[in-house]
Amino acid sequence: MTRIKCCGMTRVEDAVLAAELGADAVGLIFTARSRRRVDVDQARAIARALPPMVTTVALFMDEDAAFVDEVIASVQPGLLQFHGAERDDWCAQFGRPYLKAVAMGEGDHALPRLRAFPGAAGLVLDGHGLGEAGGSGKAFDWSLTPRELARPVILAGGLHAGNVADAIRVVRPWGVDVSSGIESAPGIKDPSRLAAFVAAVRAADATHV
Ligand SMILES: O=C(O)c1ccccc1NCC(=O)[C@H](O)[C@H](O)COP(=O)(O)O
Repeated sequence: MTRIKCCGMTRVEDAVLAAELGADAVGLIFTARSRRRVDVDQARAIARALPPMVTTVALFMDEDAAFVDEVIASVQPGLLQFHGAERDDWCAQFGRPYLKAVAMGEGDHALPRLRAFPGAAGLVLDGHGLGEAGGSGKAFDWSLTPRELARPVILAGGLHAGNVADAIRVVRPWGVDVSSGIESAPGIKDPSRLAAFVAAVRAADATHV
């Protein structure tokens, strides 16, 4: 079964709906570089509203360690996600499981970075260029994804209900991560796009067993 992470949540009702529809994780973005940024109070309200067994993912991009610690203490996320130039040992200092995003926008040139995070719980392969923010809605060439990677792959970048089945067929990822493909505006999730996305993933799982 392909795990589903819905990222860039800013409203309690969107996060709860995602969980009810079957999302396994919701992402809360703390970097100032995002149009989907939440503050700690908003994030805590969203995290507390989620039912059990849905993971809260706290996402950072080159923030100070002290700020990451503050978010961990207030929000108690189940997973951290680092989206910037953070190194593996820096990500590991918080003693929490983490995902590391790798920008796949440069094609082949990105491949060495996929081996640089042995401590990560998983790698988020995203479609934007190096140094750029996520949530871009850009897909990358999925066929570049190596078959054998030491860490589980979470496929991201430009996914939506209309292309996620193809993406799953080509990459066979552990999970998929979506933001703009389920939105009506940045940070505002669209219930029908969200439902269609989850249904498309589950249909792909049933087809590609
Ligand atoms: O979504 C953002 O605004 C964002 C900004 C800065 C760093 C990361 C960000 N998002 C990370 C995610 O996990 C997104 O879900 C991922 O990039 C996929 O986004 P999309 O292409 O819009 O589906």
